[in-house]
Amino acid sequence: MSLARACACTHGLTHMWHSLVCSRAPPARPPAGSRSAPRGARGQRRAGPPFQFLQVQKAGSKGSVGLIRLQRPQALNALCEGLMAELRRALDAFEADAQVGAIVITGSDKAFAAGADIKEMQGKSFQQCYGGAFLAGWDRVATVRKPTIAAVNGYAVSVPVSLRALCRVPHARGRDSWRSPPAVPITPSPGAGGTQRLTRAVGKSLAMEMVLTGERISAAEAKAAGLVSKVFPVDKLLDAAISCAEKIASNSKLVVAMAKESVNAAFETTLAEGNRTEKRLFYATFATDDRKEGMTAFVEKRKANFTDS
Ligand SMILES: C=C(C)C(=O)SCCNC(=O)CCNC(=O)[C@H](O)C(C)(C)COP(=O)(O)OP(=O)(O)OC[C@H]1O[C@@H](n2cnc3c(N)ncnc32)[C@H](O)[C@@H]1OP(=O)(O)O
Repeated sequence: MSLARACACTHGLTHMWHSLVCSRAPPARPPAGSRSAPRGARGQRRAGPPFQFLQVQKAGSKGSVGLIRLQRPQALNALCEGLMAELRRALDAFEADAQVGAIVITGSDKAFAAGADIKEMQGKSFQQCYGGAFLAGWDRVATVRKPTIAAVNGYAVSVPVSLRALCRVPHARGRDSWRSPPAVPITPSPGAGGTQRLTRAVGKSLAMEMVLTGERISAAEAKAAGLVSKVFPVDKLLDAAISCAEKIASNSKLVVAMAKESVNAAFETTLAEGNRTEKRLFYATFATDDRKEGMTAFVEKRKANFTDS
């Protein structure tokens, strides 16, 4: 676990000192229940070119989990345009795959992701950014209707504003360090929703400090701030994320999508609008066979057999 200590300073922000991630991780190994030649991955290869920056496969005992591993080790998984385009393609494929009920995104042992690709950004002009809607495509991670879990390992630079904040059920391992985009040292201020999503996730004080200093927080601090839901030892992280995804995938995909939409409304709208969204979606579940099956199974004391209808 990363070490961290905190002290209050006079202008109300909390200044923290954080240790760097330094311990060595065990070599990557296939997650429990993963399929070496997954049907989904084969299907995606047939449908398009092979992935250069990702490893895409199905995992879980029933192949119900879409597993995406970011693989750009030479740049610590910096999110270049090619990687993000592949990520959108993989997400689209899993979104369309009826067998997949939840998606896990993970990185390498050293880095989950090092944020936007600085070498790619370095020469960009305003015209290129505005005209080409630079980073706009990153929102695809947030608009996926199936639940996404970020299994965060190693450096997660800027990830609060990028993949982590876009994924909905983040898990972290015990010795990660998390960092907002360094607004001051490198100069791009957050541009992928970081000032908005991070602030809503952790509150103004911590978000302000992270954004303005670019300093890291540990996994334990990320958990305490509500940025991640769980923290695991390094060797348990991916299996835990897959197991959580399998559990989600065993429920009705239709009702899970509605529940996800409803929770997101709390993050993105007012309380009154969120409550209205929840009520509408709650009523809508009464039109599904799965709602009837779930309640009937409970009353009959048996396991529900959902048909996603
Ligand atoms: C606006 C938005 C949305 C943003 O995301 S802005 C945020 C951009 N990202 C960052 O500021 C993080 C930059 N990276 C770092 O600070 C450091 O690399 C870390 C993550 C602390 C790791 O440090 P180290 O372990 O010392 O590794 P380091 O030697 O820096 O990096 C290894 C390689 O990855 C490269 N690399 C790391 N992060 C990169 C990035 N974001 N873009 C491009 N290349 C990157 C780095 O240039 C180096 O390449 P080379 O070997 O060719 O010199």
